[in-house]
Amino acid sequence: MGQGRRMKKQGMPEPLDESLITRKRKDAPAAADPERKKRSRTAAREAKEAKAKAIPKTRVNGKLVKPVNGSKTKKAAPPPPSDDEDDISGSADGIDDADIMEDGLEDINVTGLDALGSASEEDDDDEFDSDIVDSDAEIRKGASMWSDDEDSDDVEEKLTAANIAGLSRKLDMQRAVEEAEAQAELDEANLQTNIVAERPKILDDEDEEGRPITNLVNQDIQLLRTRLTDTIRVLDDFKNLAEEGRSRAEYRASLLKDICAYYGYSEFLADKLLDLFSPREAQAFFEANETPRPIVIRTNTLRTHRRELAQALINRGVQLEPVGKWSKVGLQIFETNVPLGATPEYLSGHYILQAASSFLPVMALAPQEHERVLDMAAAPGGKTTHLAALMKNTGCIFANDANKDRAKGLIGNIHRLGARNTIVTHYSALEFPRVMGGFDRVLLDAYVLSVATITPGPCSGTGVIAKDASIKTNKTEADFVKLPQWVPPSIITVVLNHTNNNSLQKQLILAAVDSIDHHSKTGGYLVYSTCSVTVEENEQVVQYCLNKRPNVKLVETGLTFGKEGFTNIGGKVFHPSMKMTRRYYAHTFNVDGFFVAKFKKTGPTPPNAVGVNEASSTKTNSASAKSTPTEVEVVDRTPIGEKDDDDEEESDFGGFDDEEDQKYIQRAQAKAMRRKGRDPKAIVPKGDKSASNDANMKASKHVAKEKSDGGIAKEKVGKKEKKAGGIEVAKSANGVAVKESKVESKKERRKSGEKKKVKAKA
Ligand SMILES: C[S@@+](CC[C@H](N)C(=O)[O-])C[C@H]1O[C@@H](n2cnc3c(N)ncnc32)[C@H](O)[C@@H]1O
Repeated sequence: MGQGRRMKKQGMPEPLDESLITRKRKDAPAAADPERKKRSRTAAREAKEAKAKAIPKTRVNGKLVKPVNGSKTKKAAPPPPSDDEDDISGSADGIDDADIMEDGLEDINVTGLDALGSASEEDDDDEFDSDIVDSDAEIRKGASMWSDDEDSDDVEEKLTAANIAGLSRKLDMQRAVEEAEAQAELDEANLQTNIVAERPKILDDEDEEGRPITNLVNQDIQLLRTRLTDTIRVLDDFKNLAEEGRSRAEYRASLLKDICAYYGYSEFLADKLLDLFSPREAQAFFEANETPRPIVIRTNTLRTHRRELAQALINRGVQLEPVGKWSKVGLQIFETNVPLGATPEYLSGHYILQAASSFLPVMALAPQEHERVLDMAAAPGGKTTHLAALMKNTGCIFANDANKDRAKGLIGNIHRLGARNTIVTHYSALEFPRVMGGFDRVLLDAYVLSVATITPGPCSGTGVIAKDASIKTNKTEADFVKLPQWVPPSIITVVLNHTNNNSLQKQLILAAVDSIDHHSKTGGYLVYSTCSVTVEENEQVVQYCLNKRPNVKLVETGLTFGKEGFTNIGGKVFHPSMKMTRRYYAHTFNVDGFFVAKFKKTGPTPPNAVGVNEASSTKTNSASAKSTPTEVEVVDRTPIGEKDDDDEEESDFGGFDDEEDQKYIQRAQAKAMRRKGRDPKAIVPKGDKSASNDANMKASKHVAKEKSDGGIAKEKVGKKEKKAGGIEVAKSANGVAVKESKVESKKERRKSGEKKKVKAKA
């Protein structure tokens, strides 16, 4: 970790080596304050050492040189604005997420040594290791850098001389830094060896005024750092290194305070994150959050090939290389002289700026061509457009987002990237599947709004602290209690009416499950992802879903790297299959913190299962749900704003026109007769040729209309779509219809009666 993280290859696990962690990027004071004589010898020694390390020297070409930036890392780039240029709406809602890269990419500061990775990458024996493309030789080979999506056409697939020259120049500099770092680490290791027999004095330390050293303030940054490192050493080897009579809890409390002071976290959040890791790994995690992840772009394969895109950008002076063998579309940017959000290639939709971690849920969902896919929280569309590319613009994607402004950005990206199989809708995802169901695959990329402030924000964002340092301090316990709640302003009242113990995020995952067609021949999958690392937003939500929906099970994500989800942490025990979920951290894979779980829907939701909108009223535990013998799915599909027959007032969707319906039905009947050759002369009644009772067509029409109205594309899905989209008629196990959904309106019943009559006549 440390400097030059942008330049590291994606997915490269970092060894959890304390010596690496100690290269703190904050400027350390050069020497210990002579006044503080009472401080521990350890602390004084550390401070001295830091001074010596501040300008590490190394031999390059036989000369003793000071590497640029030395082992001090450049100050992390200022937190980027919340939205990236992909969100072309420039929405001012303060939203940030893992998909979003910084604005102002012309300011990318990845030059020289700063931009180079540390020396440690190849040492890690993580499963991901085999994917690493890291050596000089490989880079110089040029063509072999590109993964198997590109055939080996000699000329085209070679990097330009300029790119090679640039890369090798960087590699030379990288070697210099590596040597310097290796020397510094060696020095440090020697130091550690000499003091290993000593029990560091940590808890007893007092400053000259007799204050416990735990009250060190930020100015004492190096002493703080030293003690932090010592505390971790003690916790690692408590028996041999702890002071007599001291408990682990005391050391942990001291560590927590130091982490808060050193890295600037709120105690609440630091405590929560500390719980996820061993103390040593926690430090690596906090350290990695100090540096932004590398800039990555995703090639839009609907418009170009990665090799061609790379060549075009190289010609513009961009230094880049493939993100890693795990992705066939990602390119990591080392250095650029052109604003990546304004190149002709960008404007032509050849790529999108997207964090590498955002590729993962889409890869896990693995949509197939011709499927029907729902992206429940889609803006600004990084994942939607990736889905469209994987589906080669076939089938149909419903890209939904509750935030109107962000949905505009979503539409912009869909157009720019040329996704033509996508319909944008504007609902709270909570309202699915009442809006529409029967999807082959559903992506739920979780997002949270704070109820207290009614301010939009990313989930907890604990996975993207490197992008938004404010997360370190602005999360309180209350936020986490609320966190698993997705609260678009439009349904804020619903939120407030919800009982405390039923979070909306949990409701949404149920809505996602119920939107899936378990009969899907090709799919039947849900991927749930968050840009957070907390258990509350991940395993706990997944477990809730497993409890409330016995008709789903976790399956392998198919992702080739990632840490297993927790099955047991902090007294919480989760289903053993939780191992199949995947966690991502910056310090292990150099991607933003992320979580991915993949479910397979195996059958209909039982009638006594907690429904999307009745969770608070129906108490169903998993045991009772599991014992349900029947095969009946009960999903409340009451259309939003549905009115009773007697109510003359029209709904949002304009009500129904039975006469018009008749016209469509007759047309369809006649067409069918002609098509089947039963009555080639059947007269097709005149009418709107574009009319179709296909749900997708109607939704498209609505979208188009809305667009032409200048408003956001909002899919108008009413009873007709709901019906065409497949009102699920509850069926017994043998497939005989036994009971229609309770919520089917009188009007629908009447209409279906009429249709039957027409059919009989025909
Ligand atoms: C993490 S972002 C999604 C990023 C997107 N999947 C992508 O890859 O570009 C979360 C999105 O969820 C939306 N959102 C928040 N609450 C929602 C809700 N209840 N229903 C649907 N969308 C919601 C936000 O407006 C935001 O755009």
